[in-house]
Amino acid sequence: MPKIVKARVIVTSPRRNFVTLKIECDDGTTGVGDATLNGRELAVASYLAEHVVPCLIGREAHQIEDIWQYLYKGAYWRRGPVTMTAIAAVDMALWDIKGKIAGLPVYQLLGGAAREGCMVYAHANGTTIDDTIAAAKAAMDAGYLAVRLQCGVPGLPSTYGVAKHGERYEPADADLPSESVWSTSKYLRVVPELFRVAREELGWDVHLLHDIHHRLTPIEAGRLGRDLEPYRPFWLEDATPAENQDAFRLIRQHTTAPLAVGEIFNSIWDCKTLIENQWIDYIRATVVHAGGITHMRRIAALADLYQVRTGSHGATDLSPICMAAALHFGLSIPNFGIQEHMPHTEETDRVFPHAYSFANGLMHPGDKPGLGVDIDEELAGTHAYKRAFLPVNRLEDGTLWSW
Ligand SMILES: O=C(O)C(=O)C[C@H](O)[C@H](O)CO
Ligand SMILES: [Mg+2]
Repeated sequence: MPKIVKARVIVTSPRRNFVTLKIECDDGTTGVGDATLNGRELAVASYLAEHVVPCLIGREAHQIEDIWQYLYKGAYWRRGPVTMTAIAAVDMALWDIKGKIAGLPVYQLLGGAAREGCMVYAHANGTTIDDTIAAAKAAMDAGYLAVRLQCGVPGLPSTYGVAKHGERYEPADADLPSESVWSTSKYLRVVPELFRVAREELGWDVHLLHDIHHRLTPIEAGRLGRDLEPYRPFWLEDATPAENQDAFRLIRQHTTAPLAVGEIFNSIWDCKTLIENQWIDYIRATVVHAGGITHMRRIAALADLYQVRTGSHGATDLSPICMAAALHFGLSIPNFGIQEHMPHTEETDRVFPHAYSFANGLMHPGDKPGLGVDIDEELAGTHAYKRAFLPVNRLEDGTLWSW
């Protein structure tokens, strides 16, 4: 049985910040796990270095479940994004090690491929509706079967999900949080028009998604859902903040637009009420923020009982290690729905060489033993950490609003 002899935390910033845990065993096998929590990176780095790494040394790397329980129950302070991201990093690294020692890609350890690949959705965003449609066409030409549409809101200087200078959209960019302005009434006027034009220009064979990013009240979300119903959206994401989960009952009473929630969830307990009441259709929890492959399998199993499918978060603040783990997970579970795909920059891809690939709208994790992803530590060392924050959002009168 391989024993853990070393574990180290690597913070690197190839155009954006990533935290990685690398675990080493006495037989020389290594495994990597993503530990990135956008805007709060060093909290997880410190949690791992100070409180987790010392507890790993000497443990048997194959005992993934026992180590998971040890870190979860043993901490006493359960759940929370920092704890669950740290546990996720350990979990991913241990699955990577197990796969390498078995000589199998991780999805084979999880039961094998349940589909040919994982359908992924692309991001299409633009300041105007026309720019957004052009971006969606480019994504479809590249082979994507599903596209998330976000466009600028006339009358607002900047909008969530829309890149400011024509570059790709990368959440988190400032040394201190930047501030954006929000108007629900202006937003609610533009999105139905975006979807109307999208169906006219893109046809009906492509899946169209939209992220509300927690900004509406339940009744406003119900109304937007109704307005979009004729255009058959694949989902509306984060329609309203999910702390009060009863809110989703109210949305459900007003629209049949499918709902997706969960990118900020970190535990099965965040998902339980929404899933058991069938108030959502897609659960967006991710491997990196929700306790790793081990815990995500539990969430997926619960969701499967209620015909809720997965649709994991996959923005660029989740590292290629998380993307690899998400694809092994998604390939193997029965109720995979879709996976977000926002390609990383070339700098990031160079620091994290990986075996996963995209073809015809689907992604596959590849067949290298383990997760099929690594970190080039020398290159990582050349990209120094630089503090970055997510923006905050205010109404036009200055009221702080959900972002
Ligand atoms: O990709 C998405 O759906 C997002 O909402 C992106 C998030 O704002 C981002 O990942 C936060 O770190
Ligand atoms: Mg989102």
